[in-house]
Order: sequence, then C-alpha cells, then structure tokens
Amino acid sequence: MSAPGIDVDPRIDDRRKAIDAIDDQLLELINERLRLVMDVGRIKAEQGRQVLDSSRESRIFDRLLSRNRGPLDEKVLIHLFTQIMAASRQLQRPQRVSFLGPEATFTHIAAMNHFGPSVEYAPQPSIRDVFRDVEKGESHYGLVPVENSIEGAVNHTLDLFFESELKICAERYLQISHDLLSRAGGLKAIRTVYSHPQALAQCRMWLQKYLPDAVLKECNSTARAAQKAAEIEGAAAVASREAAQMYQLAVVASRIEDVARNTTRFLVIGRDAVHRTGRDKTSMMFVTSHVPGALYKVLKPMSDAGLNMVKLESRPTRHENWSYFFFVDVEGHIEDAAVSETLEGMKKLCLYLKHLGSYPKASEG
Ligand SMILES: O=C(O)C(=O)C[C@]1(C(=O)O)C=C[C@@H](O)C=C1
Repeated sequence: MSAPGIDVDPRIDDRRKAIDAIDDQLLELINERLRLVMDVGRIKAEQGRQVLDSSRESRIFDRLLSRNRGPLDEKVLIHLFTQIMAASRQLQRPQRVSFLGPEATFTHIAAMNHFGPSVEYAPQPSIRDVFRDVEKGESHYGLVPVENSIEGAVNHTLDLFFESELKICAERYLQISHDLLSRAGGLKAIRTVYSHPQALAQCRMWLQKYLPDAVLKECNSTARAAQKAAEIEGAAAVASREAAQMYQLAVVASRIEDVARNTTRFLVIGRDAVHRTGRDKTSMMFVTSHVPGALYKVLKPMSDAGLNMVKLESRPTRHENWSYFFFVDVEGHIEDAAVSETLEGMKKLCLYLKHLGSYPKASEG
C-alpha cells in the first residue's frame, strides 16, 4: 500500500506536478486580476459610481463563452467567473443585498445564485421592506420575485413599482423544485405538512397520493415551513433542498411538484441604471385613458418601431374602479434610439408612463 498522498503511478505524479504549477499561476493571475479590480473600484468610488456593472459582466461572459473551446463546460465557466466577479465586487466595496426572507426561501437561493457567496445578505419580512431597504440606502440591491411560470405575476411586486423610484438592474430565473422534508426520514410518521400555499398547490397530486391522511397547513414561506418541521414532531415541510440543510431535516422525497419546469423570475432592484449590452430588456408601466382602443393606440408605436414585446400584464390602479396599470417588457435598451423614441411617443398617448429599467436579458437555463 502506498503512503497517503504518494501515488505509485509516476504518470499521475508527473501530471500532478504540472497541475500544481498551473494552480500557482492561476492563483497569481486571480490576485493580479483582483489588484486591477481594486484600481477600478477606487476610480469608481472617486466618481461616485456603483460597484456592480451588469452590462460589463455580461460582455465578459459573452467574450469568454465565445472563446471557450472546451473541455470546460459552459455552465461551469459561468459559475467560476460569477464567483470571481462576486469576489471582485466584494473587494471593491462589501455589498449588502436584501431579499424576501427568511433564509432558505427560493428568493434567497436566487439571490445567492446571482450575487455569489461574498456579499452580506439581509432577509426582509416583506417585499415592501426589500424596496424600502434599498431606497434608504441600507442595501445596495434587493431581490424580489416577479412572476412564476405556473402561478403568474407576483402582484405585490408590480404594485410597489408605482410608488418606488428604484430601477430594475437585472433579472434572474430559478427553476423551482420542491422536496418533502422532515425530522423523521420516512413517510409513515408524517401527520402534518406545512408550506406556502403556492408550494402546497404545486404538489397537490403528490401529497394526495402519498400522504392522503396528512393535514396540510399554510405558512408565509417554505423556509418558515421547514422551521416548523424541525420543531414539531410528526410534521413535514414542502420546501427547498437548501432548507433541509439549513434546518437539519432529512429529504423524505425529492422533486414532488406535479408539473415540471416550474420557474420563477426574480428582479434585482437598485438605485442606478445599467448600461446597454446589446441583448437587453426594457420594462415600463403605464396608465391609459378610459376610452375604447386606448391600449391599442399606446402599444401601436412599439409595433411600428418593430420592437418585440415579451410581456404584458395589467393591475388595477386602485385609484379609480376599472382603471389599470399596464406592465410591458420589450426587447432592447433605453440607450437604443428605437426604444427611447418609442417610449417618448407612447408617453404622449397615455396618462402616465414610467421607465422601470433596462437590463441584460437572462436565460432560463
Ligand atoms: O469593470 C468593472 O467595472 C469592474 O468593476 C470589474 C468587474 C470584474 O470583476 O471584471 C467587477 C465588477 C463589475 O460588476 C464589473 C466587472
């Protein structure tokens, strides 16, 4: 038997020596990169500019992906550089990100996927508190859910944009998958299942089949449900795998949702605008006058300009019965002449129009 760390095969030893040399170079290069990033950070601070530049980051990814000839997997490439840039931002100035808490909610997972491990995360009790925290400058960014592929729009988030001057800086998709978690490892001992009403609804058929006698109880979040499952005997939670780790629960069954491809779209909100990348989305909200054909007239300049509308949502204004805010997303950036001119044209045709932000278009993958 060989001693630990010493391999009998000289071919492996040879390659390990070469790997060590490469690791040394990588380490030196990462530190060299961080020194340059700190210079950029100092210049940005002098100019009062924000640390995060999503459009620059998006261009970096595009360039690296187009240069990559493998065998490095594209997803791994994105993960590695997300971490490097997260560490870079942290060195420039520690960032604080508010999210709809508590910890281990899907919003927390989306925030961690977006900002990486080196920022300070601040869980908030409501979506309104996330907005408020960023508005007051307590946090640099906030992360809020805006729509789910099965349940539709998160109305509260849409409503808050009317009152807020914050801008959308980025979007993020997260595939939602639910696990059944409990202190006991098996189904037999489970008498009560806790979760957020949407999560219970999304797993209804599975729960009926495998736990027909269990009582279903609603909670404010899937993370709160996991907390309950950790405290109460005979209780289980429908929550994320991450919640299992956080509350030391066993995963009794995984991926119990009735419909696969359940995805939630989240928005990163902040105080500063993001520059054009060439693959962007622009969000706006507007109110039309209460006359026949008003919506058609407001939307017409978009089709005249050849802009691709990717979302249209309506919400009651609550100021007057049967009057609505319309939320529209189009492809393109406010720095594109076609988009800015179209928005100016639309402004003239409606009672109120607000640009909510232009930001890089995210992929659902
Ligand atoms: O280029 C910048 O503006 C930087 O601050 C550097 C850097 C990077 O690590 O490459 C870091 C943060 C920004 O979000 C974009 C890029």
